[in-house]
Amino acid sequence: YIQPSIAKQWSLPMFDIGKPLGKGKFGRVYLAKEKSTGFVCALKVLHKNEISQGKVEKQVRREIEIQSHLAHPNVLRLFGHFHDSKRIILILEYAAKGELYKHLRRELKFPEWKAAQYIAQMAAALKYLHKKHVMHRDIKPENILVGIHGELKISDFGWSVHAPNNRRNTMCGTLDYLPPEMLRGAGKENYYTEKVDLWSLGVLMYEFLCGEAPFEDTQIQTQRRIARADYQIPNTVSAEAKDLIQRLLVLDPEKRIPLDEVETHPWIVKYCKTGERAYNRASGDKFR
Ligand SMILES: Cc1nn(C)cc1-c1nc2c(-c3cnn(Cc4ccccc4)c3)c(Cl)cnc2[nH]1
Repeated sequence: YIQPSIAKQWSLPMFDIGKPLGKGKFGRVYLAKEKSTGFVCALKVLHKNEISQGKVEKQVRREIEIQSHLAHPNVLRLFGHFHDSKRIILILEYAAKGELYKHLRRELKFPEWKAAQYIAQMAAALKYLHKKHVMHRDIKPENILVGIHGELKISDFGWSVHAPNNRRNTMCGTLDYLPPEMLRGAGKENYYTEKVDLWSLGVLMYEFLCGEAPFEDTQIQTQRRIARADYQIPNTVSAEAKDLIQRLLVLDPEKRIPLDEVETHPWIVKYCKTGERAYNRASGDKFR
C-alpha cells in the first residue's frame, strides 16, 4: 500500500526553537528541531509587514517556489513553509558549518586545492540549476553555507528567477559580483541568461584565491571596471587557475566557458578526486 504523499501541514508548535543562527535584510534564522522526528533544521522567520514594506513579496514567493523544487547536495534544501497572522516561516536545511564568508574572512584566502573543490561544487550546483532553467543571479560568499562535511550549499534564492530574464532589479548590497550585462540594466535589446552565474563564479573564484573581489573599488569605479572587465590576477595565482578565471570573467556572456568545461578544466581535475582514477581508487581498484 503506497502512502499518498500528503503535503504535511506544518505549524510552529511542531518545532523546538533553538539559538538564533543569523539575520538577513528580511527576517532571522533559528536552529530548530521538529518534535515528532527530532529532525534538526533551520527556520527562517520573515515578518509579513516587513516584507510588504520592503516590497519583496514577489521575491519571497519566488524563493519558496524555486527552492522547494530543488534537491541537490550543493543547494540548501527548502523542506516546506507555513505562515501565521504575522509571519512566514521557511523550513530550511541546517548547514552545520555556517556561512562561507565567515570562513573566508577568517582564513583571508583559500589554498588552491580547497578553492578548486569549492568551485567544482559550485559548478555542479549551477549545472543542476541551469538544467532547470533557474539562474541564481546572486552568487557570492554571503549566500553560500557550509555543510557538516565541509561541502558548499548555495542558499538565499530571493534573487533567483527563471531564465531568460530582462527585468530591471533594484538591488542593494555589493556590486562586486554583478556581471556587465546586469549592470547595463535590461532593456528589450539585451536579455540576460543564466550565463550571469558564470561571471559570478569567476568573481567567486578570484575572491577565494586572492582574498578580495577582482573589481573591488568605489561604487563608480567598480561599475566602470566591471563594464571593461578591468582586473589583474596576482602572480601568486597558478597559471591553470589564472586560465580558468580568464575564461569566466569574459564580457560577452556567450564566450564564457560552459559549466561542462569548468568541470573538466585542468585546474579542477588536478585538485578534485571526482576523476576516473580517483573513482577506481575509491572502489579499491582491485581489478585495475
Ligand atoms: C551561522 C551558523 N553557524 N553555524 C555553526 C551554523 C550556522 C548556520 N546558519 C545557517 C543559516 C543562516 C543563518 N543566517 N543566515 C543568513 C540569513 C538570515 C536571514 C535571512 C536571510 C539570510 C542563514 C541557514 Cl539558512 C541554514 N543553516 C545555517 N547554519
